[in-house]
Amino acid sequence: MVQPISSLPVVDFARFMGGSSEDALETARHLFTACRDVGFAYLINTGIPQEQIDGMFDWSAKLFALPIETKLKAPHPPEGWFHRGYSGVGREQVSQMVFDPNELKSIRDGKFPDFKESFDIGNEQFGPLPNIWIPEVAFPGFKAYATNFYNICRAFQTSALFPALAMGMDLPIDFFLRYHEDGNNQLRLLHYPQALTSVFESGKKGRVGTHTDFGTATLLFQDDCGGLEVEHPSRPGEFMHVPPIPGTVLLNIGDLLMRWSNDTLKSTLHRVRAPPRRDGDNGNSGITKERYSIPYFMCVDQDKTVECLHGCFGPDKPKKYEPIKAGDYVNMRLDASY
Ligand SMILES: O=C(O)CCC(=O)C(=O)O
Ligand SMILES: [Fe+2]
Repeated sequence: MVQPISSLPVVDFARFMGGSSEDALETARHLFTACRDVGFAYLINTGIPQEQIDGMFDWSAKLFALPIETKLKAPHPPEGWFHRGYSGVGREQVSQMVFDPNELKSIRDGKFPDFKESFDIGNEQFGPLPNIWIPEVAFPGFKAYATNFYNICRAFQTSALFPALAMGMDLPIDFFLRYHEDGNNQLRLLHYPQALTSVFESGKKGRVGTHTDFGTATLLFQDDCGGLEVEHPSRPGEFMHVPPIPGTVLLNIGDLLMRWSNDTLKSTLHRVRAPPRRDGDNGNSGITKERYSIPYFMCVDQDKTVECLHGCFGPDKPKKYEPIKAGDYVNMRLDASY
């Protein structure tokens, strides 16, 4: 069942970055409660310039409109953990917590893959996982724009988002920064081609199947199509439409941070399907328009070990998880989705 509208919290970063110290603390606490109670929030006044977001969507549209031969000049490697370059429609099937190879194979054989194409970009400065670009002559200007946009997202992460989260949890302000020094994050351009609405209803085709994200947290930019659905915080199995709201960026918590926080912060199930019908739309057109979205996945440095955060355990809340090296955890999840 899907509810008509979302009631996600809205966190205003103007009050964190430009307000008094009381404003900053109040915003930080609000961010923390949103991450604890819902695991998803709309962020406003992030300082990420709207023109840059619009520009990245324009580049994304140009990229996916290129001939397939050009897109395949930057092919995503076969290894699931090597998240760089172009993946064509049907390449990836997001699965939820399934690691057994036989079980994965049966999911892949039995179900239609996600109906989308994507292009993954990492930190240009992160040596171990180099970017895979379409040659400059074939797509001039893209690399420079995307690299700059990546850096803009990272600047918000390090100068505002992570300090606010740390403050909201009574951790040292630079706490999360110390675990994200490599900047081994991933910017993903996504394109969901138009599709018959009936295929969503019959469940034959998904845009992105129900899943949680693996890492620390994700920023998500969406175009005006709609279709994102998030599990209701207190009614498991019920999903809410999370419509795009101009001027906002979505934030959601990932599995590693949920584990790190002893399940205090919530990594919430979400998926992408056909957008809700608009008033006056009787559904006769039968076609769901194409959609573009841009998630930016933030990940802990591969070699750092995370163990239960201070403040997230105590006599009535024992530690549930062993410490784990971030690289081991995330690679296990990525290998399961290709
Ligand atoms: O396209 C979207 O809005 C969501 C994508 C998503 O959840 C993901 O890539 O993890
Ligand atoms: Fe996701």
